[in-house]
Amino acid sequence: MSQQTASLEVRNLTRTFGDKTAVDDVTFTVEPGKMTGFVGANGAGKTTTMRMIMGVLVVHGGEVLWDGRPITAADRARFGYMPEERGLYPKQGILDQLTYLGQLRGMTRKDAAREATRMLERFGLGDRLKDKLESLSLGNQQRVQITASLLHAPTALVLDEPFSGLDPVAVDSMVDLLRDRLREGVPVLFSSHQLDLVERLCDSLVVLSDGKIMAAGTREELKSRGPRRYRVATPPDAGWLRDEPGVRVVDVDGAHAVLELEGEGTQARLLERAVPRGLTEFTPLVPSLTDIYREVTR
Ligand SMILES: Nc1ncnc2c1ncn2[C@@H]1O[C@H](COP(=O)(O)OP(=O)(O)OP(=O)(O)O)[C@@H](O)[C@H]1O
Repeated sequence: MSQQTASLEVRNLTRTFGDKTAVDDVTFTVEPGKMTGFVGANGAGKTTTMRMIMGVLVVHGGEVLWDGRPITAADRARFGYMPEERGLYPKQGILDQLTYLGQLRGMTRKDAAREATRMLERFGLGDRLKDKLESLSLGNQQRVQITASLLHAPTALVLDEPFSGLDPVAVDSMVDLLRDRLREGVPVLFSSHQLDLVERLCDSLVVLSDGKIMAAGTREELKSRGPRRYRVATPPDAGWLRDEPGVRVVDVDGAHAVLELEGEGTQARLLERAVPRGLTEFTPLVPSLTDIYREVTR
């Protein structure tokens, strides 16, 4: 397959329910071949945003763009979507319904059955093809749901909590499948409450709080924003740092302190003052995405 170059963009997207603005002027881009984590507390507006991207909910303001132009129903039909409410039938055999879904998305019956079988085998479900969905464990049902969204070689993926309820092995096999798509240039947007997973998996992050964007960008962009933190040690006591201009002490524990520095030249001046006091450590601390998330949603 040739490399895709289309990106998925939402611009000034807005949605209200009665008096409540669930999504408020939200703008971000999911770049081709990038895994973008969509995070925020319960009720932040992630599902509502994804539903508007997929055309399941009407947009009240703003727009969704695919490849730089307003998205169409035909574009959406080629996307893979894993809705929050999932959507497969519990009482139907898993291969049958995946084959049917593949056909709905334009595959031949034979291709859909072959691809579904290949993916289910990869998930260790090769011997369950004829079983009803409801007879599988929740984690295995989740594997079938993700298979449904990936079956037709989608051009973009919009996945609402795809990893919830999965054990680490299942997460890894799902991530393997997603990486195949990412390599082809497919943009992937996934929501998650599991910040450790987001940290491990995503290239970019969109943080939503109460319907508004708190931060959006690549891992590097987000990490270079905000105050820089340093770990400093001057045995036996780092308490003197509290009185230094331009220094905000985040934590002191005996000889060790964590600091944020403000203003031009503060770092050089501080080093000059710290060396005669027996400086043994001066290390920049790179924030994790989890730190960034906590900072922007504080
Ligand atoms: N159909 C609806 N009718 C009324 N209010 C709604 C509807 N759908 C969502 N909301 C409200 O919109 C806000 C955003 O909800 P949404 O489900 O998008 O959040 P979320 O970030 O996906 O949350 P979670 O992580 O819990 O799934 C919430 O206050 C929710 O109660």
